[in-house]
Amino acid sequence: MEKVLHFIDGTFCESHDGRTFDNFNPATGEKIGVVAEGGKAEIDQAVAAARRAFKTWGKTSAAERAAIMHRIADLIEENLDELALLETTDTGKPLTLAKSLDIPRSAYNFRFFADFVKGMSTEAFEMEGVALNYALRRPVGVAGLISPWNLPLFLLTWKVAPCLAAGDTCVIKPAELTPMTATKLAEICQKAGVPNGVVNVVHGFGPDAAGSALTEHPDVDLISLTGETTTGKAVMKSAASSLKRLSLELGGKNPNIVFADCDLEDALTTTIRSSFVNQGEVCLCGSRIYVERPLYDRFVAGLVEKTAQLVVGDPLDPNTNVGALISFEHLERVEGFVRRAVEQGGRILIGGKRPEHLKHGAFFEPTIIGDVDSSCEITRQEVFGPVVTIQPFDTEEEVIAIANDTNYGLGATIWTSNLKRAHRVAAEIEAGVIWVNTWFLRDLRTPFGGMKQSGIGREGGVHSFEFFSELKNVCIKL
Ligand SMILES: NC(=O)c1ccc[n+]([C@@H]2O[C@H](COP(=O)([O-])OP(=O)(O)OC[C@H]3O[C@@H](n4cnc5c(N)ncnc54)[C@H](O)[C@@H]3O)[C@@H](O)[C@H]2O)c1
Ligand SMILES: O=C/C=C/C=C(\O)C(=O)O
Repeated sequence: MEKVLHFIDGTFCESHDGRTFDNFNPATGEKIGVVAEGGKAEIDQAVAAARRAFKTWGKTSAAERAAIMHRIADLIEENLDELALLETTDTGKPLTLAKSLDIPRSAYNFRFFADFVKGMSTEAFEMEGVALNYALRRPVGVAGLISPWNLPLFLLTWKVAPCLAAGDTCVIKPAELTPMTATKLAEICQKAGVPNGVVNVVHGFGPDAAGSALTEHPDVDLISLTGETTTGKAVMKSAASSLKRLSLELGGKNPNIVFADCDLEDALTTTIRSSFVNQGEVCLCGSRIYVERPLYDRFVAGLVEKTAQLVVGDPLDPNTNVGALISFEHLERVEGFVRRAVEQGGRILIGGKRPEHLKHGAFFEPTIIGDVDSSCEITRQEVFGPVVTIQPFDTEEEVIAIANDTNYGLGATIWTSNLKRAHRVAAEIEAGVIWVNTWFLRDLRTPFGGMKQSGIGREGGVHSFEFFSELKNVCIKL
């Protein structure tokens, strides 16, 4: 049985005390391996290695770093089949999705930041006849990179790539439920020529464990976390003592606003994806659907019909659209949300239960719930599963108000063929990432991140470099 190890200072290793935890495939319920369980000792060792490595890595040229990063991307692409299978076994997501989204995007994260760093410029201000100011960009130091389980390698590389491009070194703490591709990435980094200590991986849990040991560590300069809002709050607290720079990509409860003048077929097809892709376990999923009243009945009928066609099942079967949730524990959480939604007056339009023939795994039917309002728990809290609510609305002002009536502010989608309305509504919605007539279409140069309790800071393009590097101004008297 596979043992997933830490990677510290260029060596794959167990924990000092030999501790491990079990790893399960949520689609079968089977134990698939054991994972080295790190704690403070392993984090200390990894941070020390990253600090030593920073002395030289931080001085390499952007071109050298970019060349290594392109080799990492090449190796990810060469190992696509193996990486996709590891991701599917760990998460329960369809293999077709891991092959078409998770792994290709992971390779692209490295290519994108490798190319981007070579074209970076800084600012200069001339005080005519008096002085010339220019800014120099420098790496910060050691970064703690903490990733979630839903898009394990995709979201981890979204942090590792800009970190390496900027000249920082890192200690990675992958989600405990999905450790496998992080250790595989370490292997790839080593093969690609990343020097020892530049990338370290320590497996383990979050609170009072490897995660908090990393966020509390006095010699870690930056923490980039993608995870739940409650985790973001805990991390912020523990990082305060050493005043670490933080990037927090947190949860969402994203509105999907459908106006009656939209292209119905397009809106329906994409809404199926924005509701249920990756079992709804994407922070950007449009979990609150609002439809303008004249279109409401037709939209609901169309959405229910398309949802009924989704194949829930074996993630390895190429016909599967919806795989297993991340764990049985999460499945019970999702079921609890649905049960309470019904208790609060919600009506299940389709789904709402575990499929009869798939009880061996953590499967849940794609679910649409109507007859809810903004007072229901289901419209306020992030479910992070294949569950959406749907409500009618009458006016633009009304839907803007309901869409914004949330503590979250990550994403939003607007469906309309009225260009002026699209601009108007986009300007009013309180979310960091807004799509009009599309969803999850990503240009990695654009700012990505959440407002309100969905996070702090932006990633992508120059914004990632703002986080992973220091700017210092040089003022020269003329
Ligand atoms: N905004 C985004 O870009 C984005 C992207 C993906 C997922 N998410 C969010 O992530 C959540 C799902 O992922 P998850 O369940 O893995 O999140 P999580 O917050 O439970 O865990 C994320 C990571 O943080 C670690 N962690 C937990 N508590 C910690 C602590 N006290 N100190 C240090 N580390 C700690 C975990 O071990 C894990 O590696 C959802 O809320 C989802 O919306 C956000
Ligand atoms: O589950 C969350 C998805 C996040 C996506 C990104 O961070 C991205 O596309 O860069």
